[in-house]
Amino acid sequence: MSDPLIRFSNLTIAYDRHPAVHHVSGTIARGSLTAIAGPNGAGKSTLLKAIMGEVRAAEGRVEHRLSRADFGYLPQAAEINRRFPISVLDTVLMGAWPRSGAFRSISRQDMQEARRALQTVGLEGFETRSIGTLSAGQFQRVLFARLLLQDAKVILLDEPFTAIDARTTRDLIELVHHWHGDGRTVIAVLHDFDQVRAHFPQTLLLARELISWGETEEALSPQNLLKARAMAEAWDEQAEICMPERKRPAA
Ligand SMILES: Nc1ncnc2c1ncn2[C@@H]1O[C@H](COP(=O)(O)OP(=O)(O)OP(=O)(O)O)[C@@H](O)[C@H]1O
Repeated sequence: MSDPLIRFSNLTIAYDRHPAVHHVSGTIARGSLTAIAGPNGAGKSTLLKAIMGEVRAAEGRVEHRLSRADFGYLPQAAEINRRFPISVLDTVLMGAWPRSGAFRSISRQDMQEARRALQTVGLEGFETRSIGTLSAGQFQRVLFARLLLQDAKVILLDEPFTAIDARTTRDLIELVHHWHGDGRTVIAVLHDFDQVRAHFPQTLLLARELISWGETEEALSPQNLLKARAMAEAWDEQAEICMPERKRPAA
């Protein structure tokens, strides 16, 4: 039987009372490799942030016994400021912070591991380059090297292969399989259904509400995809979260 690591119980998350994730329940098993798929604005990134405790539940909850340091998180490219003048090696070394703290001096071992991580992602020789000078694919490799150094139990990837060339995507998918083979739990937000079908055994299909969750082929059945699309077309961005009976004001 699978070993539940993260449990959603009737999870609802709202921004300014407008629901982004609505009544989601289910569990992510330890060591599983799960894709979160769904239309734009479906709440996928919000769900990842909820797992890490970065957004608060309006209703229900996320349960696990993990701390923030147990999560390795790759944000969407759009959320990262690449103008910051920092070298490739220093960016990778930030992966050591969750275990060592930001103000501890860098050990020789951290340095060796960071260089090894850069070799693993094919960026040996890029150590002193400023991150602002890298291509999108090279920068994504740097962020994966940082995750390698972090050595987290649970890896959360938000659109890791968007706008990335085919060769880099292939190399990074190999790393994802390597993490999964190591027994880590990997959860990735993805748009490309072919990639999901080829590489992710489990899928959670979200359209603010949960459409399906389970074996990928079944979760992404034509009926489920149609349902997700219909939900997305019917969204009312101004809708309020539904309040449970007991919280509704008396008429
Ligand atoms: N910080 C925020 N403040 C207000 N609304 C937000 C915030 N973050 C997300 N939202 C809204 O919540 C909804 C879900 O957003 P989210 O980014 O989780 O969706 P997504 O499925 O990851 O979308 P995409 O595939 O386009 O990245 C959207 O309507 C979005 O505009």
